[in-house]
Amino acid sequence: MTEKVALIGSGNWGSSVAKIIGRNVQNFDHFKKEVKMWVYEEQVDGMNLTDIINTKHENVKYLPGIQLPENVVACPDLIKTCEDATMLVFVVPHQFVSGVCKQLKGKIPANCKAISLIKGVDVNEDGFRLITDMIQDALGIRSCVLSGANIATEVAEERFCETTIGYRNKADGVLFKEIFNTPFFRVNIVEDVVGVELCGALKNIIAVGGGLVDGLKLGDNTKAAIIRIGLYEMRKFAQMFYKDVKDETFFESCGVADLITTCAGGRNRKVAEAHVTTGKSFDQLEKEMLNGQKLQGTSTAKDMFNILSKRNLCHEFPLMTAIYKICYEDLPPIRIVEDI
Ligand SMILES: NC(=O)c1ccc[n+]([C@@H]2O[C@H](COP(=O)([O-])OP(=O)(O)OC[C@H]3O[C@@H](n4cnc5c(N)ncnc54)[C@H](O)[C@@H]3O)[C@@H](O)[C@H]2O)c1
Ligand SMILES: O=P(O)(O)OC[C@H](O)CO
Repeated sequence: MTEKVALIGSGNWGSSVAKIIGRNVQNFDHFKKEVKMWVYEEQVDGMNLTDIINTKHENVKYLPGIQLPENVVACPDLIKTCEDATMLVFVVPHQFVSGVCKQLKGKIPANCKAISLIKGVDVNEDGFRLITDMIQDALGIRSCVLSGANIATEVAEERFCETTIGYRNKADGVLFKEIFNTPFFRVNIVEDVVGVELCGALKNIIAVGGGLVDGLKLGDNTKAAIIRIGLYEMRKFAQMFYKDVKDETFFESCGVADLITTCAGGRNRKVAEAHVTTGKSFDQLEKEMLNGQKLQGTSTAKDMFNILSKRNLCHEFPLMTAIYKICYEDLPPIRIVEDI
């Protein structure tokens, strides 16, 4: 069967993977060569971002300086982007997935499969839901997940790294690997969607912690302690809520490797460091420093705190709790090391 890939999202990571997918589909006969990419339309220097992408083949706002393959076609209409696709790649910040799914309901082919590249969870009154579950529930299609130590710009510059695909149905995992795997972006597939997805969501909270200790200039040993305790709390949280999450998943790229990279070079780290050194709020710094890109770590810290506090579990997760309180309750940043 011929597969057709559509990308839902075109930010920093969405544009970076567009480059890989656009090239990889040309290497196999069973993929259609055109890859549509949904762009949340905006004006850049008085022009539609979609028009700029389709003429310059560059996302000048979210991934400047990187050429995209010409078979990647930017489209401002979500339904038109997805209506004839058989493989959907979700790569929008997590706060927008619900709106996207509502628009797509009943508008996509029944034989579609999905993969989520999103690092976050969906929170509701009862608790939280994985983004892959949300996609499956909303659209009635199976969803894999991809997550790893993958700072978008480094991947776009083709510097070697690894990533992890979590699958429930192995054939889906193998098929999605074909559109992502390259010599510089090495994909490993594992049968643990929940573990891979929770690693990606929870590491964003710990990344904020990494930035706070950088802002406090506490040094490398302290950063390593935050990473170790963070990994411990991530595994504890995942296995407390989902007993089948595998220990091995935390040794994949999505686990310890992503935690290291995100605490060294990610946006959450950078903004959290600036919060300590400038005293400005996270919201203000997101606007000033990220040029439209979105922070995921602070909102995920809040979501997790709500879940833990409702269950009287905060004392079991002192690092995540301290990070939440520093972000939202004016707890002095130094408490990150005093409270753990
Ligand atoms: N950037 C990275 O290095 C990286 C790497 C791995 C995973 N991720 C994950 O990928 C996901 C997407 O992040 P990103 O870096 O591609 O995005 P981004 O933060 O660079 O960009 C924000 C995107 O959101 C879009 N947007 C703004 N308002 C919107 C709305 N109302 N509805 C829909 N879209 C809207 C913008 O047009 C833009 O494309 C996140 O979950 C992130 O954690 C990012
Ligand atoms: O820039 P961040 O903090 O959103 O992290 C980017 C990636 O998730 C790192 O793997």
